Amino acid sequence: MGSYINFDEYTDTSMIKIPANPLDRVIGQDEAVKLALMAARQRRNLLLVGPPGVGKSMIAQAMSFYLPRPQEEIRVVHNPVYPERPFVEVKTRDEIEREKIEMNSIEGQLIDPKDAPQNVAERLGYRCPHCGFYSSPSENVCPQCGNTKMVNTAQSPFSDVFNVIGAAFGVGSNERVTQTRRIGEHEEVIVYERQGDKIRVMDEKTMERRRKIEKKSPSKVIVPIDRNPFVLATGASETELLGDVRHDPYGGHPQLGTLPYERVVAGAVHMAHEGVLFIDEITHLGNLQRFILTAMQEKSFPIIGRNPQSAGASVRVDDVPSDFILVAACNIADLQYILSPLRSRIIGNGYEILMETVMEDNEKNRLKYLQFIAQEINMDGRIPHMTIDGAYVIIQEGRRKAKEIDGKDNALSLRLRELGGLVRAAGDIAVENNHKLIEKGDVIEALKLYIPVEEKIKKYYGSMENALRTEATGSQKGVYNYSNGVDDGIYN
Ligand SMILES: Nc1ncnc2c1ncn2[C@@H]1O[C@H](COP(=O)(O)OP(=O)(O)OP(=O)(O)O)[C@@H](O)[C@H]1O
Repeated sequence: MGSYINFDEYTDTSMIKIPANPLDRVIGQDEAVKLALMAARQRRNLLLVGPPGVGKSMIAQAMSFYLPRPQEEIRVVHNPVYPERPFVEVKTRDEIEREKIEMNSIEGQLIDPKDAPQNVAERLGYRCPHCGFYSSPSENVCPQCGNTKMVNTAQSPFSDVFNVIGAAFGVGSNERVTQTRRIGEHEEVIVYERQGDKIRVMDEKTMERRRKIEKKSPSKVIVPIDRNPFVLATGASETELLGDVRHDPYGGHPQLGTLPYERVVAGAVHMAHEGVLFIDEITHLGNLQRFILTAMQEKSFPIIGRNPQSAGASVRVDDVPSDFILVAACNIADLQYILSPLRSRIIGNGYEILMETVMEDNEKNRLKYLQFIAQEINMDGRIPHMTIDGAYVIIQEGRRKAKEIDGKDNALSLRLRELGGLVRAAGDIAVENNHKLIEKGDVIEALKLYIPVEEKIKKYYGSMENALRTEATGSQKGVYNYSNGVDDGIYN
């Protein structure tokens, strides 16, 4: 019989191999998957049209795995002349690497306190001047001889007393000691600094490099180099989508306030730079769609303070990169509400895809259903695998949905989010029943819970109209009964 799975080698879904490639995990959307792969490779946009739960966001997310990892980091840099116009700075991975090396080179050399000159180790609080024992500078009293470790530099009749008091308050030693050393004719300044249980040694060259870096304008990373190349902007507010400049109660006050560059926050259009920006139900963005269009046209979008009452409103950062692949999704009914220039932009540089809602009921696709069940179980992580008998019930349910929702015979539904819910419910029941695998009975029990409430209503009341009528009269009766009930309650 065609409806049974003839895969004798499988007894349960743990034997099904889950593909390593994210796009291969998407079931029944072959055309969409093919175009998504092409779009990822060629950096094209996609519009996915179809009902909820058929794999639109799954495809968008999978696409990001096929993109090279981001190569650019975005920073905003303080503008000392006009702080409300911070600059934007884009650093490549290589430049960041070089910067790190440069930073390390200004860190000097870390040495063991025992390798430092003894007087330096004593003045920094590592070495006890009395017994020569080495300990942490946070210990003011030598753990070996019990004397205070403070170096007695000021010769005073009270220095012994001062040392004890000083030790008690933790002022026993210096953080930093400067000395000179001779290299041939030349005398060089050398600085020793406390650094935990090590000493940092900096020569003149290191100090020079440090001064140079300290002179650079301060900056803030708003889009880090190591980021997720998939950005979900569904339901995002204007500020989440486009970025913002945070409010500061002290506004532009130079002494009290936070400098404007520090308050700049990137939006989803910037975070998706070099990656995928996924917007489900794009028409819900309404007017904001035109900003998405601008960001796509310009491949950059300014960040401004979006709240006119906020002190951030006067701040603006121009040319913040926003070169993303747009994957937009919507259902068929909303197609007409997509801003037409945005839609033509997508078509002009990408593809529109109508998602499948069913696939043919054949052996190959039934095996895909098994793969889907295995994936859902794997993703959940808390439920056991399913017997093939149990999976067969899911397949039947898929067949029923294809017929009832999409009017298709000999087909399996691809409205898989709902079926995923059924798998999880069956899993929970199996766990409750202490079953090692999700059994057929568990799935049948889950089916009863999983029936949409509309179907339950129809069964219970006969029809939706009946239910509504009963509910209306019931609630009126309820009000009446309630007041009566109160009276009864008090006076009886
Ligand atoms: N074609 C599919 N193949 C495998 N699993 C799927 C597929 N479609 C849906 N699923 C399962 O359902 C979940 C939800 O699907 P997804 O979020 O991709 O749907 P969607 O079409 O984007 O729906 P919505 O528009 O409501 O966000 C997925 O995480 C996955 O577990």
